[in-house]
Amino acid sequence: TELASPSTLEKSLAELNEALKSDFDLSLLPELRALRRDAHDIDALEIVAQTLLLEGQVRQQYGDYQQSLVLHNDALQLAIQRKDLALMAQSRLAIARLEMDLERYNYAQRSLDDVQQLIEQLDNHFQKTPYVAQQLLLQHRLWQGYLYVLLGSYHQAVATLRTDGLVVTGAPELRDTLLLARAWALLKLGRYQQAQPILNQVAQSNMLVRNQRMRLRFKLLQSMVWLQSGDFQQTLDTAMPALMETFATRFLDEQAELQFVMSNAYVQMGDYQQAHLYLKRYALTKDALNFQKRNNKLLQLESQYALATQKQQLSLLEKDNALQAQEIFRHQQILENTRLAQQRGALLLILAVALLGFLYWRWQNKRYLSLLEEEVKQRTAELDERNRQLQALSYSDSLTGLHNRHYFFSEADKLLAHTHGTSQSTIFCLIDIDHFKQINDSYGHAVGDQVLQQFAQLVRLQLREQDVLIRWGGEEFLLVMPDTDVSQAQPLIERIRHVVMQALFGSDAQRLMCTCSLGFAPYPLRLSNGQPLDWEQVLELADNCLYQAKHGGRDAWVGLNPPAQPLAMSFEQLQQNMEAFTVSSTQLAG
Ligand SMILES: Nc1nc2c(ncn2[C@@H]2O[C@H](COP(=O)(O)OP(=O)(O)OP(=O)(O)O)[C@@H](O)[C@H]2O)c(=O)[nH]1
Repeated sequence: TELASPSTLEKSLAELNEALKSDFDLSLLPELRALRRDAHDIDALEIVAQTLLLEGQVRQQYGDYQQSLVLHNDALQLAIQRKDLALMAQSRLAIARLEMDLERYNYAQRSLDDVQQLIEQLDNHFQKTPYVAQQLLLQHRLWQGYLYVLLGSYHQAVATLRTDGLVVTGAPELRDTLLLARAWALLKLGRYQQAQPILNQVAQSNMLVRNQRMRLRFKLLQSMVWLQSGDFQQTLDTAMPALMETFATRFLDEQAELQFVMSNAYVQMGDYQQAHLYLKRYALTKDALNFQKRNNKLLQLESQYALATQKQQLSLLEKDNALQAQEIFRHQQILENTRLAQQRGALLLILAVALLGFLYWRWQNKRYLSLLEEEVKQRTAELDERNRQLQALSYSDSLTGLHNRHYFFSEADKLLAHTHGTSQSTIFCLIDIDHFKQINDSYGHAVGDQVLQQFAQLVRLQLREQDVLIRWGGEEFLLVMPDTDVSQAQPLIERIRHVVMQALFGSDAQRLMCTCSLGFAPYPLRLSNGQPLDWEQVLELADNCLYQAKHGGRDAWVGLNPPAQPLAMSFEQLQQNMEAFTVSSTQLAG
């Protein structure tokens, strides 16, 4: 199907509007709906809204208030959506009229107040749409005045229902409706003389031919004028055909009013029977009307209830949407948080791995270090042991197994330490094998070695535990006897000399004998200057003694036996006068 153009739609809307002004004919509804569909198709929302309002008006005329309210509300929503002030005012006006029919005057007033405000806002746009604004103003006056009449404020109604200052030529139906309402208000005040010229003015208009309701209202008002002016026959003559016309129509209001007017006329004429009859009919019509309105009120309430529920559902949906949006947002946040947590976790993991790596590296290092240390310790211990062994080796004589000269030099201080501060002395005794050269020369060097070994072994057997025998060099030995004075030393030394002299050396194949000479001196030894001699000097004195023993014929011992008091002489003087202080084996033997 072809789409209609806005201009053709506008045209058909105007035609329909015109037709409806004459008569609110239900047969026009299909056309209205078709127009609305076409307007929808080309998005002509203004026209859509207008068709809604028109259909609402038709339905209102036929008492379908419920549907009418829905349609008017739809038009209002469209107007709000489009921010179309004029359309909003129009919708509100339609709703106000509906509320008046339903006798909900408070609501009607509120709607009219809204319209008033909308028109004030529209004021700024008057230049643009003066006609629309004028029409709205006119309608507002009309329905505000109408409401005053309904509320019984007839003076206010008269003051409101004016056309002055407004251009009304383009809207004859509005003007006539307003004039009829004004006449009605005047008649309510009993001012039929003022009402009559207005009715005369309306009678000129062709609206009365076209619009049945207006025609009926006009006749009703005219009969009221007659009634008030006292022309009762004229009243009946005007009202009766009008009443006939109302039967089988929807205009119960006018019907009831006409019946009431006629009843009054009959009263005035004294025909109480007729008066009673019409009053009864009036009451019945009113009842029917009330019943109809009550029904509609119920329906309206229901529709309002339905609207409210719909709104509630909408707001619930909106809330639901908001909740859903919140939920989505929350989900996004959770996702975001999870992502951050994952990143953090990964970072922590990397750090942990790095830390573990570092710790492992350090642990390995430490382990390696401690292994090294252990190894070093072990090596050091080994070295110490080796050193000890080397030292031991260097301190011992390989031939005899005795300590050697080095040992004495390094250990002398230790060996002599305990003599300090005690009265006990240490004896230094040098032992030399006699004519050892001859042994070497006669029996060979190997036998000489053997003799040296056997000699050392033999002398050691004569010693006490504390005595130390040292191979001093060649065939010479040093015997150190701690805690021993000269008198205690003499028998020991003598025994050594004696044992050696009697012993057999060499091997079974080659037996030989030898002797030895010994010289000794005690340590410490004080001279007159009080200063004790050091051990090297004492050893020298012992050597001097040995020399004497050799010189005296060998196989003998000579010992220095100093007096208890320090000797009043120097070391050199002592060396030269040794004989004066010595004891010897020859002396004892002699
Ligand atoms: N077989 C051997 N001979 C040694 C050793 N050490 C030194 N001698 C020898 O010992 C001899 C010492 O001789 P001398 O110093 O003249 O003294 P002696 O022959 O014992 O005579 P007097 O000491 O005066 O009684 C030298 O011939 C050295 O060669 C050694 O370890 N083994």
